[in-house]
Amino acid sequence: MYVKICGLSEPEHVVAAVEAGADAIGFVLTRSSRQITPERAAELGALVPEHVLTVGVFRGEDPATVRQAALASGVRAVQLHGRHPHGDFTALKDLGVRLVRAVDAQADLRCGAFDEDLLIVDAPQAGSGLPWDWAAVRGRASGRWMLAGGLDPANVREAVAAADPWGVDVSSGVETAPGVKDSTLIQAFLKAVRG
Ligand SMILES: O=C(O)c1ccccc1NCC(=O)[C@H](O)[C@H](O)COP(=O)(O)O
Repeated sequence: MYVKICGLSEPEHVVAAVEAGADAIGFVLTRSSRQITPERAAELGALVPEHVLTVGVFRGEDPATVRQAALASGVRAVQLHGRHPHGDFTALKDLGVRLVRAVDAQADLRCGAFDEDLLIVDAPQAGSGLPWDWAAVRGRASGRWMLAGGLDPANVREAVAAADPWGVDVSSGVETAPGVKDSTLIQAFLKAVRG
């Protein structure tokens, strides 16, 4: 099970996520209480080994803005959150990073349909920590897709059983307060997923 921990902003939590076995780490580079600068993301990314994917998270920015921030931060993937048109992914294809499409369950749920490498199926409100009807997506999404939205160490096994995803993505569920990550919760999430 592929695991992405999103919305990191402090070195200790980046190190905790890597040591706990996360496959991908997300830096929010768009307007949010979790937003960090591309320069901060570059500093944090320097702590991440090659085999772990660093993901810059964007929502609503045009491809030129995404490109600039991706280059400044050195992330290995960009995540376009929401209903970005196919052309936004095409415009970023030559950037040399992985492309991640993050959408709600009403969108096209075939990973690769927009030339993306990874797909996230999320709650209607990104980063809200609100659980949703995970079972509703079972059998509807295909390929390398991650379930997100309201996951935490206590419910992730139930969510995986309900939706049968290829991977999982979490942010609020490993925080003690909005935007405040917790290393113990990050470890507990990875342990719950991997057993
Ligand atoms: O997390 C944010 O603040 C955010 C803001 C704007 C666009 C996307 C955002 N997060 C993207 C993620 O990949 C989150 O991990 C995902 O939405 C799950 O969040 P949560 O329900 O808090 O676990």
